[in-house]
Amino acid sequence: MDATLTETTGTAFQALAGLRFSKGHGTGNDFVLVADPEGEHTIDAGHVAALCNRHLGIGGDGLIRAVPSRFLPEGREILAANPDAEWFMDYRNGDGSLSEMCGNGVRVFVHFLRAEGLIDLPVGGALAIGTRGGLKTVVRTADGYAVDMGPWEFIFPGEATAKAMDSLVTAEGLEVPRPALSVSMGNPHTVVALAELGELEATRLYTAPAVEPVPANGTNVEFVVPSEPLVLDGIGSVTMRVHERGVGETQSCGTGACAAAVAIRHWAGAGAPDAWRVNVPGGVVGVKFFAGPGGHEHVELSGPAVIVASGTLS
Ligand SMILES: N[C@@H](CCC[C@H](N)C(=O)O)C(=O)O
Repeated sequence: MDATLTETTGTAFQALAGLRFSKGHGTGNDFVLVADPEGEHTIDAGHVAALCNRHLGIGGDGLIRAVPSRFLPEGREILAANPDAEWFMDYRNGDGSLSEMCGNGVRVFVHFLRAEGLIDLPVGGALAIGTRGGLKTVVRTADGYAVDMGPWEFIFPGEATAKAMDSLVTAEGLEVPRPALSVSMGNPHTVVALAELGELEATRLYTAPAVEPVPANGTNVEFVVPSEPLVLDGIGSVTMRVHERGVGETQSCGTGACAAAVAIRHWAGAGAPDAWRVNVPGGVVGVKFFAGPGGHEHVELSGPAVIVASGTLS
């Protein structure tokens, strides 16, 4: 173990001693969660990396601070147009970097607010929350949460429409670079088409795949294999593994699942369904496309959220 890392992690834990936290996950995508109702905790990138370290810290793919929107400039901007968005999901990747959005995280965030007694949300109820990717509305369902993730976009629209592929991705375990399509869900994704599950298993994700051209702020990379049959009872199905920006391979990625469904539906062409089941190592999430406000197509992500433990940093 790197002695400097051990030391900096120790220093971070000292700085945060006494802070209450929970640990939760959505289909195995796991997070350290901290409630900050008075907006008084400074949890910087180094603190996040220490808390999310799987050997020296609590361990997690990312950290979520639940803070009233009024305490953050990004939150105040959202509040100005949406006074209902009382809570803000302050999300960071496990390496401490910021991301615009986290689809699994947003479900776990709302579940955490309920578990902490900070909100009351009956089944069928909707909650508006602020994120760096804008306002999101989360509905509590019978078995989890469904989130309006907003509109999707191609990152390289000209290429995507003309050729259906806009990038090449190289990863360990795959002999040749593979064609891919880059999709924004607020955060960037590059979806790589593989032919069969054997290829998905052979792909090594200990190191980041190389993407060419890489989107401006880096990208999360999803490797997908269409199910056979692709569509059953009107629902499309795909299996996915993901290498996340700022994290590494994770058990699931909600925004990645949405991007995967966008890409697969685009490749499948006319007649492809609007409802998809995305199988990830940590479980299954649902993705649906629907007509949103202003003529933009929106994406809904649904799935479970679990809190596994709570404690106090010593
Ligand atoms: N796991 C998340 C995505 C988290 C952010 C991502 N690593 C990025 O940097 O954009 C999800 O469930 O969407």
